[in-house]
Amino acid sequence: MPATARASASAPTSRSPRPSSSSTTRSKVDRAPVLTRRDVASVALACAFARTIVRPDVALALERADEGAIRRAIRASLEREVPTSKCPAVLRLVFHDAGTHSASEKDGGMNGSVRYELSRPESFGLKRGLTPVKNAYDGLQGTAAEGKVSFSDMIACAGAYAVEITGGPSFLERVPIGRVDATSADPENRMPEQTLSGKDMREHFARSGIDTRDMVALAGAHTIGGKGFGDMYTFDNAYYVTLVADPWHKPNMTKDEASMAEHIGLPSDKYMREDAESMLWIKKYAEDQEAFFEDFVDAYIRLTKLGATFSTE
Ligand code: HEM
Repeated sequence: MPATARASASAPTSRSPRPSSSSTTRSKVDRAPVLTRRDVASVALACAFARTIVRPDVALALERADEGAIRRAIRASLEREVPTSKCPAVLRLVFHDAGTHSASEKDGGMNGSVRYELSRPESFGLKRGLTPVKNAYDGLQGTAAEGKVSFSDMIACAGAYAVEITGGPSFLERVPIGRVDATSADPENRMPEQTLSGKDMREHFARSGIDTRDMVALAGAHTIGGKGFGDMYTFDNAYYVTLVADPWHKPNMTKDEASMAEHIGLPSDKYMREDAESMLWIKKYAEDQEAFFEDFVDAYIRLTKLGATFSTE
């Protein structure tokens, strides 16, 4: 469905069809019977013995067995290296890696280049998120995932893990892997200024290939971190509930209340609520946390594919 159609005024009540399995449930990979290496070896041996030509099946079985082991190694390493206290910074890192994508220039995006962009002004505080991801990546050595997972894969997986352990949807096993890493920084000045108006922000995201619905769902990531949208380490829909409540314009506020409200959110969060098209989605997610979780997962997966080249392509 074209982006404009998805973002139309009636969109919040008419959701686009989703795959039959809920995005908050475990992936196919998890539910499928896990084949051990021995299973795969037996099949391969039997086929070779019978001189039967079944190589695609064997390859598929091998792939599945490998993927299960790779996914388990990723999760185990993230469990060791990413504490709840680092989750906001880890999730923010995903946006900074993917957000450099330009649909028209066909460059930038989710390629691990954020490692080479730490000295940029918009990258303040990102090292805090990068360190646990790097440790988790290094922790793959000696496991089934060694050499099979790129740094950008690990950033994408770490962000999903951060969402999961702060109480958000569980979808780590649905994050695609196989991205090819960049070896240098992406072009500069691609990240949005926090002073952009709601309309300018929509246009900015559209240039990266992200429509309004995805943009609003992704901005809900600000529910974690220190910007005053509910609990710092709880991934819920408090971001939207706060935007709808509009604490910045309450009548008869005392000076103290007004100055406290000033500390909630970034200018861009406040401007987003003033944009009618964004507000449709903000209201929907404020009323329906499950809808937010579903849309966040879909938008997140799209975000982590922006500009990415996969090694199987
Ligand atoms: C809409 C445009 C966005 C702008 C202008 C923006 C800007 C910022 C800025 C300036 C901060 C630092 C706030 C501070 O510590 O004072 C921040 C924090 C954060 N951003 Fe965004 N962001 C945007 C969208 C996103 C998206 C799409 C994601 C992820 C999907 C994201 C994830 C986060 C997270 C998790 C934090 C908290 C980090 C922490 O507390 O360490 N942001 N954002």
